[in-house]
Amino acid sequence: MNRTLRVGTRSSALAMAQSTTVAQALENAGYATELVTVSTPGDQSMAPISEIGVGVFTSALREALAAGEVDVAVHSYKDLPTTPDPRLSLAAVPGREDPRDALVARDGLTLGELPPGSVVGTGSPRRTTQLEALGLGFQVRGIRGNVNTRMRKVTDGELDAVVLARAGLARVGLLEVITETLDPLQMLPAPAQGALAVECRVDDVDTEHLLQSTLDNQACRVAVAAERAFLAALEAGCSAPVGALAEVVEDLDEDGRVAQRLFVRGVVATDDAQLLRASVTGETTAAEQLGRDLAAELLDARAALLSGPGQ
Ligand SMILES: NCc1[nH]cc(CCC(=O)O)c1CC(=O)O
Repeated sequence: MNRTLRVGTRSSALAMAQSTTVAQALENAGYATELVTVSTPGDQSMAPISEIGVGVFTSALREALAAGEVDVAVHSYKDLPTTPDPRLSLAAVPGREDPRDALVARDGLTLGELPPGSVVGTGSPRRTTQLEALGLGFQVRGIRGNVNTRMRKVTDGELDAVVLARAGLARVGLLEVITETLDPLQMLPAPAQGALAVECRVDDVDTEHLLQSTLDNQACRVAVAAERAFLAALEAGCSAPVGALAEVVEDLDEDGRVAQRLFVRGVVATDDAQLLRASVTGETTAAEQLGRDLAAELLDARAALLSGPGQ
């Protein structure tokens, strides 16, 4: 391949950091690249994501890729809708940043140190329900905007804290503002948080192959596949907030031997903001099935709850 690869990116600092990492890895492997900025409605509107819809950050980039304006699209994987785009191929899932959420609080405080009544900002129903379920008496307030806008609300004293993806802060070089990285037991991240999705056109097999061979990380792909299958199965059954985290761990297999296994945890909120949690462990080769099994378990638990005791 001796053409220059046009790498499509959104213009935000986070998106630029992500696409630069990908372009750099391709350059290091000996390919010429060029970043092409694509503006999306998600960057132009400050309305809540729940109103402007899933895919708001990714669809314009996907259109530019399908139309041949760029050759490669780099997305935050968690922003991609679960329905596949038949025109595109998910050529690579590179190594993931730490997928956990992070707290940025005034005066260096941790969650446990924030007094009851503290005002905590997040625009995500997943983070809101999990924050409220901690029972610490926080007032959760909806916010939007890029990382800097959100953090400024803490420095300005408008909020006591905000919750953000640790990965986003890591990518823009702001890890030092984090006052606590939240344990997945308190706050399960969004499915695929911290991971990138690198796409090309489905008929561009040269690019597909080179993205796969230079960028793809198998362990990360497997973990994210489980989380996304979990999300897709739940989306089919309800529209509630969902969190998930899949990790490759050393565990005993069915024959009692130590092996690499996939440990998947999931959470879904009920309509009255109760949280249902479950986990499964299984073969790394059965990632998507594990995600679907986990979803089925939680949908059953939800159905049992809805039908009420004694029925
Ligand atoms: N929804 C916006 C978005 N999409 C990806 C990230 C962070 C990077 C990532 O999770 O990979 C963020 C910001 C956030 O959730 O704080």
